[in-house]
Amino acid sequence: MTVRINPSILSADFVNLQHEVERIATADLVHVDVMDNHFVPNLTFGPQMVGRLQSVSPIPLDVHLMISDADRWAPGYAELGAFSVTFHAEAAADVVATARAIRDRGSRAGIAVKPGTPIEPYLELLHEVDQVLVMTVEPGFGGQSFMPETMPKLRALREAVRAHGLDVWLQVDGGIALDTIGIAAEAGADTFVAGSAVYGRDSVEGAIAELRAAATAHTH
Ligand SMILES: O=C(CO)[C@H](O)[C@H](O)COP(=O)(O)O
Repeated sequence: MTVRINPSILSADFVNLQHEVERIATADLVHVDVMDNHFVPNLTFGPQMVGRLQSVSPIPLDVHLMISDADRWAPGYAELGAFSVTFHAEAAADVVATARAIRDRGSRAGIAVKPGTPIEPYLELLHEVDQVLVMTVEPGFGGQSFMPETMPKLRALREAVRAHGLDVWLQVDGGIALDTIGIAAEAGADTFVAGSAVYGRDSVEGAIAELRAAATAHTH
């Protein structure tokens, strides 16, 4: 299984974002957290900033929308050319229609679930998406502790993906670091978002390499 490490720029220096994305060129994708101060109690940036990042980033953008009314806004991020656009299932009135709108515009479509949201209703929709993001903290802020109680959702997802022979990436986000990434890999994750565990280190390249090795050692 291919392991992907996606550093989250939520933990980067916001006044030097071009430099901050250039520093993580050895990663797979740059994870871009869009927050609206409504779906989550934090505010980051919107389409203008994502469009600019898209034009300067050495690696593709993995956009994570933590915004209300995802049906309305998600397709626009795909139109910007983002590699993937993930929206929260809790914030969408029609998950399938929104995923299709993202795919129709050429991006990979992802759905995300908060720690308290059951995954069962979405297991039968996996053919409609390219990736599923299991939040391993309450969305909104970096630097929180990994929630191991979310791991049964990954196991259920991995089992469903295997059973149906699908190529759906399983992503985790929140508290991913050297001491937790193996737990998530063991449970079935293949794509790992890490904010403070990358940008909190002096050597971001070293952090990416170590996280990749730790995840690979636990992937089966
Ligand atoms: O989506 C997020 C928060 O909602 C961030 O991507 C996540 O918290 C990354 O930060 P860290 O790795 O420090 O937990």
